[in-house]
Amino acid sequence: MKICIYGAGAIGGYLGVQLARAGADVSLVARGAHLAAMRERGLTLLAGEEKHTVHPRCTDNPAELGVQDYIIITLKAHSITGVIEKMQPLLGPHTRIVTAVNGIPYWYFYKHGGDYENSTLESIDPGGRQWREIGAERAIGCIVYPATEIEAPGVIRHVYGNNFPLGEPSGEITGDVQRLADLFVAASLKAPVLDRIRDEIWLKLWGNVCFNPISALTHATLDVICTDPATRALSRAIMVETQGIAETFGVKFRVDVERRIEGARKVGAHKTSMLQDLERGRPMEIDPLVTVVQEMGRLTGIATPALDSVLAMVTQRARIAGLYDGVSASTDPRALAVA
Ligand SMILES: NC(=O)C1=CN([C@@H]2O[C@H](COP(=O)(O)OP(=O)(O)OC[C@H]3O[C@@H](n4cnc5c(N)ncnc54)[C@H](OP(=O)(O)O)[C@@H]3O)[C@@H](O)[C@H]2O)C=CC1
Ligand SMILES: CC(C)(CO)C(=O)C(=O)O
Repeated sequence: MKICIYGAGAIGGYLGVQLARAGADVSLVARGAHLAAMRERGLTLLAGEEKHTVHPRCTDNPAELGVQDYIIITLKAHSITGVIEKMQPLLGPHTRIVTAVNGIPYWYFYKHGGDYENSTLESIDPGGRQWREIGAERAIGCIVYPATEIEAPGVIRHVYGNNFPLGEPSGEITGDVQRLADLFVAASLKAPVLDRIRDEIWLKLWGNVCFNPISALTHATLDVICTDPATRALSRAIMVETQGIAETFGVKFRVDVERRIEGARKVGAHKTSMLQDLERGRPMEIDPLVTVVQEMGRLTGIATPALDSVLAMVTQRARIAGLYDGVSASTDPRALAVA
């Protein structure tokens, strides 16, 4: 079973070490100093007191790797469109694409049913290129619950968690998704196979849509955002808007807003990935986590005034820092019309 991890940074590197330790035939696509370090010294995972180094194939040229059984995409979601062409040599008739990213994935409306079946979302998949050229029919959903960081080139620091729920867009428990889950479990990861993967996508996104932009705007950690009455109330307002949109698409939330906020508070003095990206001068994942919820609100006719305000500000913050060049609330006349 040939597995390629495309964008083997913090999360992909963690997966890569664990899969390689389990004996999987895994290749990593990466770039820059991180790639050079992995080629020279291998890829090291630091997890508590444990240290593991593996030496999988590493490249910035996917054409060297040939057709894969599974491609696990662990790029920042806004980078996916940019690699469509380079990904083509990895794709065979049976290749499955696992979207191990935060936010709404390009395949969201594949096998969704209802009025939006086969729709694409402009904020995450401009022109529907991911849907057509990577293939919605290849997709397996994946939620990323762990937190990890690139501590130095070639070195991944595990912070917490090992849970990567998986699921087919159709909800079927196919051989493909079960084989992948079995491999993850052999690699000391949790990988429950879900028959309603979209519910879990929104449960994770529920936090990202509010905590990430609020943290980038305030530089507050999760515990502070969830404790301070004003930022907690703003988070709640965005979550309520988001819940209304998701439920219109048939999503069921298994916890309520207060419990979700409490869960995030208990994570502690953690900087969200969007704040970390701002501080490190890396492009911010605004469209897959925030703009897309606004776009889905527009589709359903649900107003998102709290989200619109925060999105307008975080987009401007990111632009000023030179870390955003996407479509946003502040340039989208539909957003201005409703907000
Ligand atoms: N890290 C975490 O704790 C968590 C992350 N997530 C989600 O997981 C996803 C991945 O995040 P994360 O692992 O943190 O991101 P990283 O930026 O650490 O990893 C992505 C990697 O892909 C590389 N890359 C980007 N473009 C290319 C390219 N064209 N060719 C080859 N390599 C490329 C990046 O290199 P470069 O640095 O040069 O851009 C980087 O090393 C995101 O959606 C994130 O929101 C979810 C939960 C927690
Ligand atoms: C902080 C957390 C866990 C939820 O918002 C996250 O997923 C992120 O930082 O991107």
